Amino acid sequence: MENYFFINPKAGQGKGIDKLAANIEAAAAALGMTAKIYITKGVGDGERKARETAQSLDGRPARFYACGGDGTNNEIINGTIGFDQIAVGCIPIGTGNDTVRNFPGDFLDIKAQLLGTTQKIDLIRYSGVLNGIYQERFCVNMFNIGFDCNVVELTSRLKKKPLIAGSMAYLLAVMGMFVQKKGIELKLVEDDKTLIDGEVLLCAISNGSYCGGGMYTSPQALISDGIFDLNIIKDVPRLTFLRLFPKYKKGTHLQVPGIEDILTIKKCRSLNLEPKRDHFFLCADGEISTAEAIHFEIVPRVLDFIVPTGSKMHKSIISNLYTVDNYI
Ligand SMILES: Nc1ncnc2c1ncn2[C@@H]1O[C@H](COP(=O)(O)OP(=O)(O)OP(=O)(O)O)[C@@H](O)[C@H]1O
Repeated sequence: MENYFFINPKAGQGKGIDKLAANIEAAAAALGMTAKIYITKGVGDGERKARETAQSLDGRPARFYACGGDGTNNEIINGTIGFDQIAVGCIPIGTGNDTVRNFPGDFLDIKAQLLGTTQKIDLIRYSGVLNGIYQERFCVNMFNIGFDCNVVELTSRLKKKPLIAGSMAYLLAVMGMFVQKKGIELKLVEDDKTLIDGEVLLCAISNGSYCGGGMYTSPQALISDGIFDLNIIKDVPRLTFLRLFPKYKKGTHLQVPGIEDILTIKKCRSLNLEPKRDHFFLCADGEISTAEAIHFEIVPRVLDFIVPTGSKMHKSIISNLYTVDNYI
């Protein structure tokens, strides 16, 4: 079995990249395995190289490891779609690393990764005009739309300004968006049924449970249940937002009495999202695009995801915590 490691040198501010390459080589040598390392050159290069490498394998099985955060993992998954003999793993050296939080285990242990088993997981296929071009892509963890996506978008603009570092940019963006309380006006349609038509604070379409670097916002989601979970938070007063935000972050919001007046949750297999304005910001696995009308569809158990030895799915107990009353 061939093992390929695609390292994003900019993930997680680029710390420890040299050490990672050396660790990969040492772990593979100790296990008598081969490991090929590729350092990505820019946005989209990991996806391009993964596709090119997959084609060159001519059907031979291989393991592709995305070494980076959620964005790199998303690129390697999109690059290998349709190559069923390739399993994808993630060495989480990014900032948020939310996808691997859906599994227990030490994803930084390279030996455990090389010896790991694979587990079938779902992906969400989404299609529509993204950044001005019609595209069909796949998301593994979560889509964020509205407030939290606007925070990520403003953070990336602020980070480009002199003297504003990453965490300061994030804080300023949260404060700026909180003052504006900027959500989104949208229409969500499942089959022929309109679920939402109007202003909401945020909308998340979740395959996994975590976003924003460990915020446990969709505890009801399971990455291999053949379904995705919708969270829609209404345009709430600022005080309510402040009161509930820490609970939303910790994943304890579903137990708050009266939460159904603010939060709508629903399990779906497909969904259409139409913005009220000409386009909106869509955050898919932490990466932002401008989007027009988008169709989302679950593709059950389509990806062989590598879990390090010692890892098991751990979410079945948690999925019993939500109350059915909260559902549309
Ligand atoms: N050589 C490179 N130079 C600049 N950007 C790169 C390079 N290689 C990959 N990228 C891009 O870096 C972006 C961020 O990567 P990634 O999301 O993996 O890290 P992160 O932002 O630190 O982590 P997370 O998304 O988990 O918070 C991705 O859009 C990816 O395409």
